[in-house]
Amino acid sequence: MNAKEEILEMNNGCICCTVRGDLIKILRRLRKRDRDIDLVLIETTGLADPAPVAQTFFVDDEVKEAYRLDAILTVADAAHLLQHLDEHKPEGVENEAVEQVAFADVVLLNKVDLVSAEQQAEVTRRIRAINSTAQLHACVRSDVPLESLLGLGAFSLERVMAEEPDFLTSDGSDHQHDSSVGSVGLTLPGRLHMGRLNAWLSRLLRERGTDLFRSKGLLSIAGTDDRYVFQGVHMLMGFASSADGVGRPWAPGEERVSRLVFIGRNLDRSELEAGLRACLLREGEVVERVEIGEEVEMGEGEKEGEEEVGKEEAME
Ligand SMILES: Nc1nc2c(ncn2[C@@H]2O[C@H](COP(=O)(O)OP(=O)(O)OP(=O)(O)O)[C@@H](O)[C@H]2O)c(=O)[nH]1
Repeated sequence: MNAKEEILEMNNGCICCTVRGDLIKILRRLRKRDRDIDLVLIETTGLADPAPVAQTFFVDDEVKEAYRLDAILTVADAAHLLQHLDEHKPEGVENEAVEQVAFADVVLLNKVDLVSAEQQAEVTRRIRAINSTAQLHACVRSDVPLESLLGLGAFSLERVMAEEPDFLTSDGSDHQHDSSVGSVGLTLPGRLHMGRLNAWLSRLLRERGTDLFRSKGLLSIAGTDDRYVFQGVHMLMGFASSADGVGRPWAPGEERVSRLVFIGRNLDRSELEAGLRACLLREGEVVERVEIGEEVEMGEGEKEGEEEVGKEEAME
């Protein structure tokens, strides 16, 4: 894509919320031409910042309605990734290699034929330190089964959970290289209060959006048997549920557990955990039924949530 990036000004003038206006136009046009598109594959240049591409799927109503971001794939060169991760950029300039690994739902660790087993282990460890949840496929000439790349759904989170149920226990803290970009995974049994959760996430993303590259989660929400999927890219976020065809509902008798992952810079695990814990339904608290398929809009949720937080503070 040669077109210049278009910047969408948010009311708070946030610099991390940029979208590709050219991409929006193309996606709209594609949809007009063929309403039964199975999927769209977007290949960015190797130097691209993935955020504006991903954010495009959160901001435009027509795009949001017609498309769902399935997964972000990153192809990494096993022989050269480390040198790019370690590149020092001038102040204020992002390291694209770190960003592309951080944003990935799937990493193809390609060209492993060119490295030793030790080098491959080291590069794998570095990828994991940045992004503990991405699926990682070591490969040669990007030869991996198509089904591990396409149609993953829910940013592939569900599949990661199915394959690696304890991936969230790794907090990346064992890495020696001091990269401040890392992941925090949280697992919390119980049911979450949607209003409070929405308010917390909205505030978190608003205040920390620049440092929070990606956030995603499978959520157990009080008042519904639909399982909710949360996806965030910097400050922008969206919810979908099994009622929208994303993932499956909770099975009768299944333990209700929420799992969230935050990938970004200088993350504070205990702060994130406390924030999420405060969203749990409290004893005796009654929630109105969450309507199936209800979209929780950031603006409205925020206002409602802020009132709730206000109440909470008054009680303390
Ligand atoms: N040894 C080896 N060579 C590979 C592998 N995959 C690609 N190549 C070779 O690497 C060279 C460059 O290809 P890539 O690095 O895939 O190119 P690219 O960066 O994706 O190219 P653009 O999309 O044009 O930016 C070509 O000669 C490929 O044949 C691999 O797994 N092993």
